[in-house]
Amino acid sequence: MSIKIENLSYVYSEGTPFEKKALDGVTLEIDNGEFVGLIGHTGSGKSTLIQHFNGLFKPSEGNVYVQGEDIHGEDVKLSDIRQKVGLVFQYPEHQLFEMTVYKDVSFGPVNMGLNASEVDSRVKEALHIVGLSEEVYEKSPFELSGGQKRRVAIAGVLAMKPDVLILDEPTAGLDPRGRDEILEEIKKLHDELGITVILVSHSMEDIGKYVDRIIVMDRGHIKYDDAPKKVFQHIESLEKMGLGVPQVTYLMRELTDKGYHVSPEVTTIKEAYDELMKMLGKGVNL
Ligand SMILES: Nc1ncnc2c1ncn2[C@@H]1O[C@H](COP(=O)(O)OP(=O)(O)OP(=O)(O)O)[C@@H](O)[C@H]1O
Repeated sequence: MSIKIENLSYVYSEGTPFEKKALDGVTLEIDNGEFVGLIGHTGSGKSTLIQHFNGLFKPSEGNVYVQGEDIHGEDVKLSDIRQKVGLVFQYPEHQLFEMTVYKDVSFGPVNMGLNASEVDSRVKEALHIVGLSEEVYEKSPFELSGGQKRRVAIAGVLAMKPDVLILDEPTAGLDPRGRDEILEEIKKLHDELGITVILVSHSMEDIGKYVDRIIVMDRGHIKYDDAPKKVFQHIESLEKMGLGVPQVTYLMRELTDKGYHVSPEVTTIKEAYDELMKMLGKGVNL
C-alpha cells in the first residue's frame, strides 16, 4: 500500500499566540513494500508527520493519499484508513488497559466487527509474530516485563493486519537484546509479508542496518531522502542537525582520511568487517 503526501503543512494552535508551524511544504511518496527510516532532531516534525499518514491529523494545507485516495475526501472512512495504516506510538505499553493480554490484543479486531473465530486466530497469530507464547494469554499486561509489554502493544496493531506499519521509536528504553529481537521481528514482517514499514528512530545503527531508504526531517522540512549509504555521506550536515552516522561509517571516514582505500559507503558492522578483511587481504597493515 502506497502513501503520498503532497505539499503538506501543519500548524499547531493556529491563530493563537502559541501558533507553531511544525511541517512546512512536505512532499513525499512511499511505495508498497518499502522499509523507510524517518530520522530528525527532537522537534523536527517526525511525530506530526506520521500522524498524518493514517489521518489522525488533518493537514493545515496539502493532501494525504493512501493507495491513491485522498484520505480526507468525502467518501473515505478514516477508521478504515487507520486499520490499513497501523501506528505504534512511542511507549505504546502505556496504552494497554485490558485485564488480560488476550483481551488487549483482541480490542482492534473486535472493533472491526470480526467474528469470534477470526478474532481468535488474529490474536494468536499476532502474539506469535511478536514472540509471545500461550502462557501469557491470560496474564495481566501489567505483570509482564517492559519488553513483553511492548510486544503486546505491537501485537495489538498487528492483529488489525495493517498493510503499512509505522513505529515511533519501537526500541526506546529496551535493553540491547530486546531491541534486536523486536527489530528482527519487524524485519521479518516486512520480508515475509511484504508489509510497508516506516520506522522512526534515533539510532543510526538501527537505521543503517534495517532500512532501504532514509528520510531526514529538519525543522519541518525534508532535508534528505535517499538510500542510507548516500544520506550518511553528509556527516557534517547531519551533525549540524544534532544527528550522526553509524559508528562504522565514522571509522571508515577516519581510515580514508589517513590514506587507506576503504569504501566510505559502509553503514553496517558486517560491511565494515568485509571491507577491513578485504584491505588486510591486500597485505595492508593497520
Ligand atoms: N501539541 C502541540 N502544540 C504545539 N506545538 C507542538 C505540539 N506538538 C508538537 N509541537 C511542536 O511541533 C514541532 C514538531 O514536533 P514533533 O513532536 O512532530 O517533533 P518530533 O520530531 O517528533 O520530536 P521527537 O523526536 O521529540 O518525538 C516542535 O517544535 C514541537 O514543539
